[in-house]
Amino acid sequence: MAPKTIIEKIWNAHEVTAEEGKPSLLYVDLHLVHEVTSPQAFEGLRLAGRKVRRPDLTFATMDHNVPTVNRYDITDMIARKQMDTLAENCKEFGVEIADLKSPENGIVHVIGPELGLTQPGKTIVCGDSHTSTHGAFGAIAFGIGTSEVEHVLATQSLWQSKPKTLEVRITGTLGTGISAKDVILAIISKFGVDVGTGSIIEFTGEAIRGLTMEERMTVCNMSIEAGAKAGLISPDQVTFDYLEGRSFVPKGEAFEEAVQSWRELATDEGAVYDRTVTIDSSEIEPMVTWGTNPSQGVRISDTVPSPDDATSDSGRRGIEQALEYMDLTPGTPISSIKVQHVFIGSCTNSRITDLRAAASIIQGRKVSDHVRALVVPGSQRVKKQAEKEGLDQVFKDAGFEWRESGCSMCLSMNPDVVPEGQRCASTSNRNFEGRQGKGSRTHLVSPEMAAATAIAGHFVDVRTFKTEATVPEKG
Ligand SMILES: CC(C)[C@H](C(=O)O)[C@@H](O)C(=O)O
Ligand code: SF4
Repeated sequence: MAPKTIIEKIWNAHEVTAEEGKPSLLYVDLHLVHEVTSPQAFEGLRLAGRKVRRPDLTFATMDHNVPTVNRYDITDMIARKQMDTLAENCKEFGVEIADLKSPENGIVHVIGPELGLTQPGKTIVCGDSHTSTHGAFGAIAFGIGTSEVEHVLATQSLWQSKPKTLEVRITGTLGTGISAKDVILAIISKFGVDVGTGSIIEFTGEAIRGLTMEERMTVCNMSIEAGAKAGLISPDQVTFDYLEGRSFVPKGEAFEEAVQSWRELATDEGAVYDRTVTIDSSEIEPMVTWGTNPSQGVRISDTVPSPDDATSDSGRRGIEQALEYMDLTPGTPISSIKVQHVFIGSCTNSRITDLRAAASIIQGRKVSDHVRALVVPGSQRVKKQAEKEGLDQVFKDAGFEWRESGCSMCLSMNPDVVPEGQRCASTSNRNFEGRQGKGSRTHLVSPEMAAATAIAGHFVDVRTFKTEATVPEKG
């Protein structure tokens, strides 16, 4: 048999119907649901007098609207309505939900893996663009729109055109102080926000093999910001070790059997992708975005770019617009940019390893006077684990606010917002205009960089920061 990529293997195994040149009907193994994109879908079912076809393959949580202080005190009427509606819908249609009271509640892309719902070889969908996160386990996972949510609820399947395959190969091993977030930001800044259009990315190479599951999730999470339909990583022992013992993962002999079949999913030696792009680890440094899309990022040692750097008229306008919105001047050293807010959280970087990494940097130090800093665990489990390890105390001692789980400041759908005209170093995945609140200015960074920035009050190279006793004020 011809060697195949993991993408083709999973795709082929899930095609219910396939006709040359036409979309295929794809079977869905797991449907994750949250409060924002599901109300109309359930309403559609109700109006058509239909049931949820496979409630056992459907799992819901509340995350976008959840306040991270006083989480039961929801004053926003739309938020409250969406959450109440989700709870009622799940009850009526027999769908399991991790509601606010559940110890399993959290951001949908954090709890899926945590519970072991996310597994290699599955097709996973959710009415949410960052569903690509689950690809870290060797699954085809992608976001869908609300009408598709309804289709999946009703039929457990979805019409999809077969995507192209794109290999993003990261050669070499990552230097100290370089995180998974830097890897994906470097990829997007090098190849652009369109590189993945129409494709599913497989991330390969030595650097990827060396990542933990949490780090792999960070990389896959932002595949969508590279324009891809989804992003995934072939599973290996790291994947199996992470999954073993989790609630929804088979136990004992069944687990061994599952691992056997999961192993066969990995891309075969000699398999051909439609396209391959390569980046070497030596090119990757701690990254900071300066603009208003995730490709507008540079290394911490760089300066703010100039419209003159553009190679086209539209490129020039793009840079000009971003500079204006971000209130930045070309040539300014990135490390001299001051921030007023630091946000450590979101489905990109709110897992226990992210919090540990950030805590290790701030240990024994204080948040800069002009900075308001927030740590928002991705789930109630992450929160509990962090508290068990005393990380909450490290953050609080340094002057960080320690919050309940949720999407929080990643997007302005709950009380955590960045005020107009202010800057935030954020571990989230989108720096679009107004993303963290009207007129807010977002700079995407890793948790380590966010932590160091909170202390210094301006961007700083975490690699030198770690060893310095004191950090000089700049700018
Ligand atoms: C609210 C939701 C539909 C949205 C998404 O799909 O991504 C959100 O999660 C985001 O990150 O912008
Ligand atoms: S944390 Fe942010 S990116 Fe992730 S699902 Fe929530 S809003 Fe979307």
